[in-house]
Amino acid sequence: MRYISTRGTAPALDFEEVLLTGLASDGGLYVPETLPQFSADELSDMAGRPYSEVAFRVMKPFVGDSIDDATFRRLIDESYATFKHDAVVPSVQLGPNHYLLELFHGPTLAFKDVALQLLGRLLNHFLEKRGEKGVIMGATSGDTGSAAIEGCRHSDHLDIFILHPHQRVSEVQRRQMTTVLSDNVFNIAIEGNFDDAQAIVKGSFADQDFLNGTRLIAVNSINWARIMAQIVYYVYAAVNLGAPHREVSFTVPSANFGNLYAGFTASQMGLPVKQFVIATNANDILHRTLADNDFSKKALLATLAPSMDIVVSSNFERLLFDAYNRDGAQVRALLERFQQEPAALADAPLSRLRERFDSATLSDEGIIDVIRDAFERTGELLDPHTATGFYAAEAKRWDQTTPMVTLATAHPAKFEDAVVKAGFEGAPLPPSMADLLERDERYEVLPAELEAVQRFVAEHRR
Ligand SMILES: Cc1ncc(COP(=O)(O)O)c(C=O)c1O
Ligand SMILES: N[C@@H](CCOP(=O)(O)O)C(=O)O
Repeated sequence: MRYISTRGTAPALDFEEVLLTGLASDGGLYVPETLPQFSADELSDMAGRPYSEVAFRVMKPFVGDSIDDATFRRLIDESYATFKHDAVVPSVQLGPNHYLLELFHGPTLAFKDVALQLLGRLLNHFLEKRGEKGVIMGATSGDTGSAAIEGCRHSDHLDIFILHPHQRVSEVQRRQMTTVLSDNVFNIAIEGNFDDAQAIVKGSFADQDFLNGTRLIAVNSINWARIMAQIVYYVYAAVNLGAPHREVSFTVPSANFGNLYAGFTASQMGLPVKQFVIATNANDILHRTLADNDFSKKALLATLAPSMDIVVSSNFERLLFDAYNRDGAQVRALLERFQQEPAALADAPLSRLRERFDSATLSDEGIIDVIRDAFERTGELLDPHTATGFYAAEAKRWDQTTPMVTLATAHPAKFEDAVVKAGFEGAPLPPSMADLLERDERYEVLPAELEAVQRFVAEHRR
């Protein structure tokens, strides 16, 4: 399998190289040159299989021969043994033909664990094989950070630097990161927002001199391996609801768009998906683009669903690449325009997207109402991100006969603020985190400046 850049000019790489890098050298994101295709028989045969088996079958074509089957299976098994539910990502039924896919049973209680448990093990495997060390730089609006730390901290080959927006993540999210006091883990609170943090990380990939030749590795969903591991749960959920003999629809709380892009990729590989619904909080650029062709930046708002407080959505670039029939030059031109001024998609790519996607946005007041209403009607206490999905799924589904799967992206215990505002006492943390609020913390507050962060990384890496 070869991987090419969405901007069309960077050299093609193999899986190992793509895993161990970040942005492509032309500023684009890597995607497979051609996607593997599932036959109907292959899909049918995955129904009822354990999650790890489905994961191996779905991901094997992406890794090719870069890793032997026995080792790959072991890393997959170890990754999903850390989840607290035997089904790894169980479903519950919310209403007629409406299902909730619970992606939060991993060690840090958000969907990020699904990919980052495996990513950490894959990185360790390849760096060990090469006898190399790597520096991870990641930006988080709250969930990727702890999942990356949890997935990578046991590797002697990795130093991990995670940037979060100072005072803009929940207390539980911050503590899940800052109470990990391992020598190779460094948390940086940026005096800015998530977009600032992500821009610093991307800027560091563009200019890596500050690392004097040490490899810089991405754990955000710019890393293709994140997308690859997330494709699995779409397949797992759909085949257990009757695919390929029956179409399935998905609603996804979205921001940096890695989650939904994984689902879209699954559909491009032959999974019969009728509709994707993009759910956003008040940071609604994805919704505005799809509904009104308004691809313009607005000031980033702090909302009750802080993990989706993102304006510049990395993986939307991958979707645009497909919508523009993989024309990297057009994608580059559009994204350069977007950085400077309000932009719009051309008619044909926008129509292509509207054939498969719908979208909805939910304000903070709406999130509070939906958490309350969903609990009354279903008995499920939703986290504020999942609440945007629950709302969008009900508001925008095209038909009632196709099963709708709403992705539950985080556990409500991470977001006490929203849950309490909705009239609940809060959800208890699991026993392993019962003393989280008493643990010692360590983090550095830095200005949102590339040089200040690079200096900190250069001085502290081991
Ligand atoms: C809990 C939660 N829900 C939804 C999202 C949005 O996912 P994505 O960025 O993949 O669109 C995130 C993070 O981005 C998140 O942490
Ligand atoms: N919501 C994310 C933001 C980063 O997204 P990623 O999927 O690109 O890592 C977070 O919680 O950090």
